[in-house]
Amino acid sequence: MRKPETKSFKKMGDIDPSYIQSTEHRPNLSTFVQVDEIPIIDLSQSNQLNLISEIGKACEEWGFFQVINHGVPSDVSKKVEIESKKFFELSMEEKKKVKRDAVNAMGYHDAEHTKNIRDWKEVFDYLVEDATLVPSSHEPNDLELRTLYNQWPLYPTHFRETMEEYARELEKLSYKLLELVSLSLGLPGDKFHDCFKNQLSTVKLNYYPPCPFPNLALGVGPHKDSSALTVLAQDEIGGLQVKRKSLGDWVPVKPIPTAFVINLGDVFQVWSNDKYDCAEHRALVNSEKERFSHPFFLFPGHHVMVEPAEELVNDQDPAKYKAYNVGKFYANRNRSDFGKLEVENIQIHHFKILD
Ligand SMILES: O=C(O)CCC(=O)C(=O)O
Ligand SMILES: [Fe+2]
Repeated sequence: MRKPETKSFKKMGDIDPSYIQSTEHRPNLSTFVQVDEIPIIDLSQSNQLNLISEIGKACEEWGFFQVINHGVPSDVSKKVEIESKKFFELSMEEKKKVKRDAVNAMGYHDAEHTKNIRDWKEVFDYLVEDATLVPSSHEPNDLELRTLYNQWPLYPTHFRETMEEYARELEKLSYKLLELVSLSLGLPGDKFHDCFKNQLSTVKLNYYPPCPFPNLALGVGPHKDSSALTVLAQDEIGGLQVKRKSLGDWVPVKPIPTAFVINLGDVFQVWSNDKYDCAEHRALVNSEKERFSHPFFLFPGHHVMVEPAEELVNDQDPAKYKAYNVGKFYANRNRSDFGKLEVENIQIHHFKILD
């Protein structure tokens, strides 16, 4: 059980080796550098052309930005913070009643791995559309599908309705962003709408307990999201960092009350034929304070083949990726969440067409 383990590590001054990042991935906590901040974009501005151009610039330069005046009611976000905290405060026995496993990837989990290193966190995942079809296995020739279902805990009492309301609100916001990002690429706003029938979108509630070894472990190791885009609410503690494309340094994403952090995922990187990049990011842990974040991952349906948009491909700029199937990508990723694999887990660069 995770909680008691964490406490005893503290006493022993020892850490479970599965959490330890390789030297190159350990955060440098001793230097503080004043760095640029990722762009903050006001979604309520009336000048649509300006809005699209701000979004395009942020996507090109960072693949990350924050949005304010986004239309999600603040009481919805507040309720999520409260209910999520109440859930993670439950006893381990209670939380494990809705435990995820290798078959059902929805529910509670305390041993998620990123790139084969264990993350210092507990999570609760749920589908935006309950009962969603996914491939039965990662095997390319296995065409069988199965249905994923949500698992809801009995407590806290208002957990389910709160999380369902959050998902509906963030779904609306992510469709708005999907449209704006498409327009910023010179594509029709509704270019990708049909890809989201039977969407595989999920919400993840992240809880990062205080960690006595913030120099060795990470809340989430460096990774790129495999979504089309991600909309994330974070509390005031801070810890999220994005790797800047041009300089390769880690830039903190400053917590702004009521703002959402937006980042592009692998799917948009491929759709845009590398015009936009899916930025690598990670979350540090804090030795004194717990931290919460609540990302919404906008995913196409399992049947969708992702490939560069035909409008962005021509003789001078040929397709940089082979088409890949969303469901199979998801099934592969899911395998690596449950422990170390002997091989590198699936990454978008595996579909890159080499020059
Ligand atoms: O907690 C955070 O700020 C980042 C979480 C994240 O990157 C993820 O869950 O994919
Ligand atoms: Fe992420």
